[in-house]
Amino acid sequence: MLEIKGVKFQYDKGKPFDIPDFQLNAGDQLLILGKSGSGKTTILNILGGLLKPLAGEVRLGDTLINQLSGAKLDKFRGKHIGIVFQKPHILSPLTVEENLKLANFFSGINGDRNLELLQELGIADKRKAKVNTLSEGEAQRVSIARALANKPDLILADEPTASLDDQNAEIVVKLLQEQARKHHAALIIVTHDQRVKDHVVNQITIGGLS
Ligand SMILES: Nc1ncnc2c1ncn2[C@@H]1O[C@H](COP(=O)(O)OP(=O)(O)OP(=O)(O)O)[C@@H](O)[C@H]1O
Repeated sequence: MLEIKGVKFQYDKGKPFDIPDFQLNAGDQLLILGKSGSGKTTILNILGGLLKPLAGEVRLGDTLINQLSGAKLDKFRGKHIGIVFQKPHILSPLTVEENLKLANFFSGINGDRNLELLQELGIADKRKAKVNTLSEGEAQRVSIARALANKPDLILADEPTASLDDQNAEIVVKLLQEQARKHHAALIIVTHDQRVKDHVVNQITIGGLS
């Protein structure tokens, strides 16, 4: 379902990155570990089509993501890929509900799943609250809900536990896993957080040991 082959990347004047080849099926989970600066966010952005590799293939289903661009890429991403960013990309003056509706709007998918999702993530009672009134953990859940609102085939999470205490870190990882399992999505978590290591069996480490 997701296949990465021969992917190479380099920022202007930066050192080149070789991304290891791997394949994931629907429902599979992968942890990409690496210390700070090893290229975890870079990989995630390549997988999500936010950065174009210099060479190689990023295939999701029958689509070569690295060959899409512009509106086609945006539409494909909106429909098939949910990204939980390191810093929540949610609009804080809007309510929780409005943030989800915005995600629905941009990908042209109706919001029939929004309430259920908020209930599953334990923040349904906050749906009318403005995001800037939420705690960090709650805001993180909104950003997970937003990433999942469009029933993605692939969920990408960048350091989803970085700012959370042990208890909430475990809750967030389990929520991501539960959601991925329930909706047969592939899940990739990139992190340097050693606490996540015990939760995902399938792991690769980039840039040497973390
Ligand atoms: N836009 C950019 N232009 C040039 N170099 C960049 C850019 N973004 C990242 N880099 C460099 O690429 C390398 C990898 O960065 P990246 O953010 O992917 O690492 P990371 O493993 O996610 O780090 P962290 O765990 O600290 O978030 C770093 O050396 C970084 O300085």
